[in-house]
Amino acid sequence: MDRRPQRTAARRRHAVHMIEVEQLTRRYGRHSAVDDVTFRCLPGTVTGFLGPNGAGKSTTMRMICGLARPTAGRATVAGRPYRELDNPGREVGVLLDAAAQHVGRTGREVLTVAAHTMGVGPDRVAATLDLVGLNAVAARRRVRAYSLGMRQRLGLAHALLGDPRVLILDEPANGLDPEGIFWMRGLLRDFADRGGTVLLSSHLLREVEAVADRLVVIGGGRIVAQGDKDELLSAAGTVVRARDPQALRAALTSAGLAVTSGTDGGLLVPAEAGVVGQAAADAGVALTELRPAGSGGLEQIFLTLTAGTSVKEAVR
Ligand SMILES: Nc1ncnc2c1ncn2[C@@H]1O[C@H](COP(=O)(O)OP(=O)(O)OP(=O)(O)O)[C@@H](O)[C@H]1O
Repeated sequence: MDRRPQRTAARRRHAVHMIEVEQLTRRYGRHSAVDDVTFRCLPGTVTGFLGPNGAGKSTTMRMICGLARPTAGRATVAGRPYRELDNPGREVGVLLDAAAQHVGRTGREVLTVAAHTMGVGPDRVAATLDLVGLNAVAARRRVRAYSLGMRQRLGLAHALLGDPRVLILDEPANGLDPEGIFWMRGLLRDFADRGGTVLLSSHLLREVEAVADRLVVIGGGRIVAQGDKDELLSAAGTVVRARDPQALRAALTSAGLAVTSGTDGGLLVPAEAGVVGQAAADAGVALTELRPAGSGGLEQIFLTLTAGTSVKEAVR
């Protein structure tokens, strides 16, 4: 079934439940963890937030949720800074660090305390436990005894407890098994299809590719690409291969093209196939493969766009 008209209508109805990030910057000493980052997450969409280790994803999410102060810029949820929301848990569900839960309480106690704070009835506790697949036995156990996957489920239950219209989730699939990941994908897709707004960071590129409508890609604290997932996938440059990869690399570099190594020995070039093929032909290099990087999925886009940024992080 084509759900697009349904999604478009939902977007219009809930236009106020946006996440807006404007020129957000956070410096630690002289290092910019987040540097002039601007994006929007709209109702009815899942936005995948991607970047290599140390790119600035968590810092950005912490600033959106009022847990870190921006050096410059601002972030709002439903039109207001997070800290100014009257009852934040009813507006936005947040899962930033599943390991940071109160380990001495049972799962049910964690949610009961939170429900009380948010002013939602105990029936929501049972409903969200059920929704995230924590059964009665699990709910009676102390969080200390939970696996990481169970903590993620509890964290997600906590985020959903106040029946918010916005979800901000940092690596929610961490620790989930393949079935759990599949389940979460359905849950997030359904949340967005009912008009909700989701911002989701993940290292699991295939997972993001499967669930996201839009992507924000960050590297070294700066946005390197953002937009509609399908558009980004179709405009992600070219994968090229030759029997003599060194000659190919030299030909492309001398033609002024940026070249990075793909996972499977091919070269990734952020340019159209025609331009890449011409550069190789001009240098007399015979190609064995030339194709749009988009057909290699998000993984190749990610490597092309963030090339070099994780190296910067590693040697800093
Ligand atoms: N409290 C802090 N003090 C100093 N530097 C920090 C602090 N918090 C984060 N940073 C730095 O900011 C940069 C961005 O970190 P952040 O955790 O936001 O990245 P990330 O994209 O979430 O990475 P990962 O995928 O590894 O979780 C890193 O270089 C990190 O070392």
